[in-house]
Amino acid sequence: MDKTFRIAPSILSANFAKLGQEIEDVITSGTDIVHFDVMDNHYVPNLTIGPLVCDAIRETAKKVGALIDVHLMVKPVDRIIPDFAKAGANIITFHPEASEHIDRSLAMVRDLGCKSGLVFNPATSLSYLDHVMDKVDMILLMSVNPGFGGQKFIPETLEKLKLARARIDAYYEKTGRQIWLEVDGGVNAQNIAEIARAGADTFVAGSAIFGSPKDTDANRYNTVVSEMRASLATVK
Ligand SMILES: O=C(CO)[C@@H](O)[C@H](O)COP(=O)(O)O
Repeated sequence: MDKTFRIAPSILSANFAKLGQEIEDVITSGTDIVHFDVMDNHYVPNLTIGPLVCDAIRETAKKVGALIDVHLMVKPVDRIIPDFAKAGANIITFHPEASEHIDRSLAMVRDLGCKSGLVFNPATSLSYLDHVMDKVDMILLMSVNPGFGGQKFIPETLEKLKLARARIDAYYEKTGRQIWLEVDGGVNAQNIAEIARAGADTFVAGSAIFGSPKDTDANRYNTVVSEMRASLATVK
């Protein structure tokens, strides 16, 4: 099984006045995926960005070789999925509570040519996976309650990650198909290794990366991303 670790900066904490440059800088500093948080002020108490912004960054993401990972915190979810597929999303994840028909929403994402994923809030049961593993490419565990960047990592997530990892490994044994396990919320250079040991392979980090102090390096994200990579290297 592939043990690659991927870092996915959440652009929620980026400087939106220069988003293209921020994405170039953060990806070329050694990260992999643009994590794109969509909040609707209904499913979560905050309002962020939509398909227009996704479309605006797609060329930049392509240029630096990054996937766009759209995390929909939107209810209902089906109406907006095609718009993000058209706008260049590579991965689309949504919360099971935000879909009337989870199986149908997952199939819709795949039919539109994207990788599909389910997102679990801290108190949401992994049992939503029971009958849809074949339709999921990524499982995202929230390690904060969704809605805002800059919150503290909820430590109970570590046990939940182990449970999700066990499901993914058992599924891999059976089918040979790999499912990514992403974690999101309060991830930083200090806790990333412990989170990896619990089973995550893909790490969303917003404030820890974009809020990192400016250093003398031309690319201000090199230092924090190198710290994260060095911590992850201790896990392998
Ligand atoms: O989806 C969310 C919050 O709902 C996250 O993607 C946060 O934006 C991550 O930010 P940090 O906790 O890393 O600052």
